[in-house]
Amino acid sequence: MTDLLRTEQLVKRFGGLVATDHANLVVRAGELHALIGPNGAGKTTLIHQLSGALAPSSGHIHFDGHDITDVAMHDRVHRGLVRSYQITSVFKRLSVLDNLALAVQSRDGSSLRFWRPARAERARYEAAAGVAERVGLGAQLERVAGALSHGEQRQLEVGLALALDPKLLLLDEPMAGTGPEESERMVALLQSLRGQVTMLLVEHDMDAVFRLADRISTLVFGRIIATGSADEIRAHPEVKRAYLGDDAEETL
Ligand SMILES: Nc1ncnc2c1ncn2[C@@H]1O[C@H](COP(=O)(O)OP(=O)(O)OP(=O)(O)O)[C@@H](O)[C@H]1O
Repeated sequence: MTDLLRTEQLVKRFGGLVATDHANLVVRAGELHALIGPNGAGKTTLIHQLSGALAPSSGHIHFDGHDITDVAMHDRVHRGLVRSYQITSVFKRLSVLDNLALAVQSRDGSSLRFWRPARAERARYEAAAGVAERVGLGAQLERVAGALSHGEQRQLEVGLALALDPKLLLLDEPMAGTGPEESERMVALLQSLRGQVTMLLVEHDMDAVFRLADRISTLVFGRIIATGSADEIRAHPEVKRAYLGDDAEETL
């Protein structure tokens, strides 16, 4: 498998605090890679540097064969590096279909320019309906987004990111605030996307992480201390110590 994303000695300092400490993260093409770590380990800070929302203090980010460390956020999206949006970016008064059509438009704005407007619009709505189907909202096309359940809104967020046709989807806590049934639906959705898109998942729900991930990287105090399969991470002494303390008898 080839590396789709690679960070090289990435560092982010906030004043005296080193939030990302020479992190070397590798996401291979096609895998579902999870990033875990205790509270304050630096997961969000790392994701923000990958999406381009935060500039690293030093180090490099390579994506799809290019050094993108200095590439602007919107340019990263065009290159296929897309972060799932937070709920605030869903237009709550628009329908599921309109929300997705707007996302498709932002991707295809230029490629459909030469089509007649009516045809371009039809193509966008067809693409949007296809994305709704992929994220399990095919039966809710006309529903106003604000009337969806919390879990369905998270499915729509994943859809908004998918509509941009990503090579790598950065998923920032897609199960946060969802109940058990909704979490289960999100797990099934991410399972169904496996093989279609490479994913980097930050998630506190360890049960979901260990079921879904092909590989897991563990971040502690801004450093990647281990990368491996679920079994390798479960058995890793440093990971156990980071999560459970020195006298940990339990397993993850
Ligand atoms: N803008 C900022 N300015 C100063 N310090 C920050 C800033 N953002 C994050 N930090 C600090 O950087 C460290 C890493 O925070 P970050 O939010 O990335 O961790 P996290 O692993 O995502 O945590 P959680 O699991 O609780 O969401 C923390 O000590 C945090 O207080």
